Amino acid sequence: MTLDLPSFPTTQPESPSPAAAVALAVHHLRKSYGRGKKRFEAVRDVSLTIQAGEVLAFLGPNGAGKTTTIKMIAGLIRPDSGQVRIAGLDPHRQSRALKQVGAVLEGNRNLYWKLTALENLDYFGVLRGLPSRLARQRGLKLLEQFDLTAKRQTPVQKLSRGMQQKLAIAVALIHQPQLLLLDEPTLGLDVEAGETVKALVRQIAQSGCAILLTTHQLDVAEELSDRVAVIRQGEIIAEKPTQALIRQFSGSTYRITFEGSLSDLQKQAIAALGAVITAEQITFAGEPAQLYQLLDQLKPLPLVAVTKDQADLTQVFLKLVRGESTSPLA
Ligand SMILES: Nc1ncnc2c1ncn2[C@@H]1O[C@H](COP(=O)(O)OP(=O)(O)OP(=O)(O)O)[C@@H](O)[C@H]1O
Repeated sequence: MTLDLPSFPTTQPESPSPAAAVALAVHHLRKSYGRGKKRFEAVRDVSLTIQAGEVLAFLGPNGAGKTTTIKMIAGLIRPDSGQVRIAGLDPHRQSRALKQVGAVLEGNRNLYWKLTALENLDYFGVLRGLPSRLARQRGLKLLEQFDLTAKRQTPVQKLSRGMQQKLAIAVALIHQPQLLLLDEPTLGLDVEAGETVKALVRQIAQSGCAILLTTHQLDVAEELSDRVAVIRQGEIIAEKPTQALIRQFSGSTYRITFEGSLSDLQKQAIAALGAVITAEQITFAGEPAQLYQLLDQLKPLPLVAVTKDQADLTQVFLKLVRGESTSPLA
């Protein structure tokens, strides 16, 4: 399925500049709950930016401050200090800023369960300030793009969970926001529905919308995000392009798997390069240039695989939140 979403405007209403494509800019946000001895600093110093068309995975353990940050971005709670700018506008002072935000938070609770799919789109379109004809037009288009046309007259409570999730995202896009806040978009979905929702998220980003993705499903975050920001105890402890962060935590050990047996001469030559030989596998942590010498020594035995130790986002995340350094994986 290709998603022909309208392209999202990427200009910044108040400051056309090199930062024109910045959909979200958050500077030094702080928020405490409670007073006196019960005062608790949930968000200590959070700065983030998301460009148009970019997916930022905002990750952190339970209680790290993600929801508090997102609520400040969405204008739902006021920061103690710091700034939020959505397409250049302050959601706490300029209500127009909120027209640039779509949100699917806490599952699919942004839907009315007794209304049909189309009625939900109509209702939220009008609520977002669209004339009813335009809301209907966009609603029908979104249903088509999200493969829900056949279910347009079905009440939400009779849709499958995957369909409800797709509809929740469609509803959040009815007013064509520049920023989409997505919380756990694939949680509880079966493999196929999860793949469909992931494909939709990618297409929404490709159409120019910036996406702030929060999830504890780190494989989904790894697949979908361009960049990752990790929050721990209210502070951002890492913010980097996803693949660069994974590379930073990856090792430099190669594993070479082959078929057959090595001659004594081959074993000697390979051991001389500093490699460790076990049955049908060689582990090599030397210079990449020497890897080719080693592969030469293996001729003519068939190679099965040459792999480099590679971290995944789950390993990176665990190292970061446990406060371990950026050293390669053991
Ligand atoms: N209304 C509130 N009053 C007091 N403390 C709060 C309130 N909301 C959140 N907190 C506290 O602030 C901290 C951050 O909570 P927050 O919900 O932002 O974390 P989170 O990263 O979204 O966690 P999770 O992944 O579990 O949803 C937690 O210690 C939480 O108990």
